[in-house]
Amino acid sequence: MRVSVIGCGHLGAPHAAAMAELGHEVIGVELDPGTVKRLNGGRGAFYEEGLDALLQKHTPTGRLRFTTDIAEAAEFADLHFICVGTPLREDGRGYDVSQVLGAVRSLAPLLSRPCTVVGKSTVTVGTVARLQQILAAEAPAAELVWNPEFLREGHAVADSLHPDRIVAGLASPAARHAIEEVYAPILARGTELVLTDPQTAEVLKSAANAFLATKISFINAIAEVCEATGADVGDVAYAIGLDERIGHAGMRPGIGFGGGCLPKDIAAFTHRIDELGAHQAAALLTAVQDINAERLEAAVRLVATAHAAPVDGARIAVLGASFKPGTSDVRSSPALRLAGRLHQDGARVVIHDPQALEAARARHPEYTYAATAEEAAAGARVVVLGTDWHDYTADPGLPAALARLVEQQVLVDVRNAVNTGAWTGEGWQVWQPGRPPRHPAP
Ligand SMILES: NC(=O)C1=CN([C@@H]2O[C@H](COP(=O)(O)OP(=O)(O)OC[C@H]3O[C@@H](n4cnc5c(N)ncnc54)[C@H](O)[C@@H]3O)[C@@H](O)[C@H]2O)C=CC1
Ligand SMILES: O=C(O)[C@H]1O[C@H](OP(=O)(O)OP(=O)(O)OC[C@H]2O[C@@H](n3ccc(=O)[nH]c3=O)[C@H](O)[C@@H]2O)[C@H](O)[C@@H](O)[C@@H]1O
Repeated sequence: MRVSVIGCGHLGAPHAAAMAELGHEVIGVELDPGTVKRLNGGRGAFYEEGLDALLQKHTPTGRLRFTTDIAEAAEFADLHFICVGTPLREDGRGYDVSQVLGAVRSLAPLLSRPCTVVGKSTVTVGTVARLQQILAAEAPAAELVWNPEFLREGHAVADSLHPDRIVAGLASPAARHAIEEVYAPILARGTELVLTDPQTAEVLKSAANAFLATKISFINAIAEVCEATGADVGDVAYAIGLDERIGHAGMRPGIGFGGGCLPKDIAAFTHRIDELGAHQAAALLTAVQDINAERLEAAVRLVATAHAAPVDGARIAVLGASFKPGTSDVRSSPALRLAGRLHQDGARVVIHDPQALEAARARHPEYTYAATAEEAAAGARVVVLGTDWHDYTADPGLPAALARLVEQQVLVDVRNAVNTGAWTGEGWQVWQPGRPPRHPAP
């Protein structure tokens, strides 16, 4: 099938590559010419595990190509995925859906033959109805489908090729046929296709992210209880997660959720549902956000407690800048926010990240960065594990290597991610949210 992917950012670039991998002929449309050039050269504009390998497999054959010209995509493809951004409005009151409206407004007049427009961006409840109006007026032969995306950054390629389910909000047999065709290789493996109406598809995407955020805030609220009682949230999360109705996935306590999606999606959804009169749901999600904000404050306090003195003037190494491992995305990164708070409090913060240094430096040129974890840790009085990259959590030599360089062996693992025994065994004190501190064996 010939498909286009409009908007080639964190969602669109992996989606375009995955569509090529599924056997389609794909044209990606992106406003930024620099990104188009890099993608055509086989490199993403950001680090995402597995993305460059697929780009390098499919761009040389011409099966996957990128352009800034939407008319080329309109001419070429029979199905158009809309993957443009929906940032939070500047006043925080809902999404700014102007990229989605803009993309569909520029595409619609160019659609002269029957085709399918498939929305994947996460939008305010009610946006699909506005897009239906635009298409009805400008491109009556086009069918609109709402096909929300559930991929996680760091797993974007794998999630695109092996999703848990495909959701399609649609209203006609022709639209259903197009979706079944474009996802045929995935559906053939038995992946469930959930068919619904476009408005329900819109709401269920926001509900999915709201649940994921609620699960994280729930266990973080229990971390607060553990801090107040001296209990251990690690044991609590493990034991309750053995109940299969609860499960372990997505329930790691720590510094709270960040990224380009959960924080803005929960904020926008909360605002919109409150406006629509769903006040109880809005109150629940407001609490989820309040708990999340408080975990950053708790992490700042934990560093001060672990340091046992004001951080003013102290050198602090922050390992990790991206909002999670597997990506160079630093949007709403908890690690960088914590680094920023410590910097504000007068600490001499030095940040390392295996993939996100360039992105972090571009966003926060005021901080100091190091090319290696060792360089960041040299002379540090506290080492903060801010992002749970395997480079930090699965390197058996790291505790000993850093021990030789620091001024004081204090690790604050705000992700609850390290094997504490491996660090205490090398003489480190380990401090984690919601857990009693671990000290080295005497
Ligand atoms: N990042 C993620 O993991 C996921 C994102 N989403 C949703 O997908 C949407 C996109 O998110 P991201 O990819 O993270 O945003 P992003 O900001 O990384 O990418 C959006 C891209 O669209 C481009 N763009 C904007 N208008 C355009 C136009 N008219 N023509 C061509 N390109 C255009 C921008 O230049 C940008 O590169 C959002 O609604 C987000 O909530 C959904 C699931 C996962
Ligand atoms: O709509 C979206 O854009 C996407 O948002 C999230 O994906 P993502 O933001 O990539 O990352 P998550 O893995 O959900 O992590 C979000 C944040 O929560 C944190 N987190 C995650 C899991 C956990 O147990 N504890 C925890 O603190 C992560 O470190 C990260 O900062 C959802 O997981 C995706 O299903 C969804 O498609």
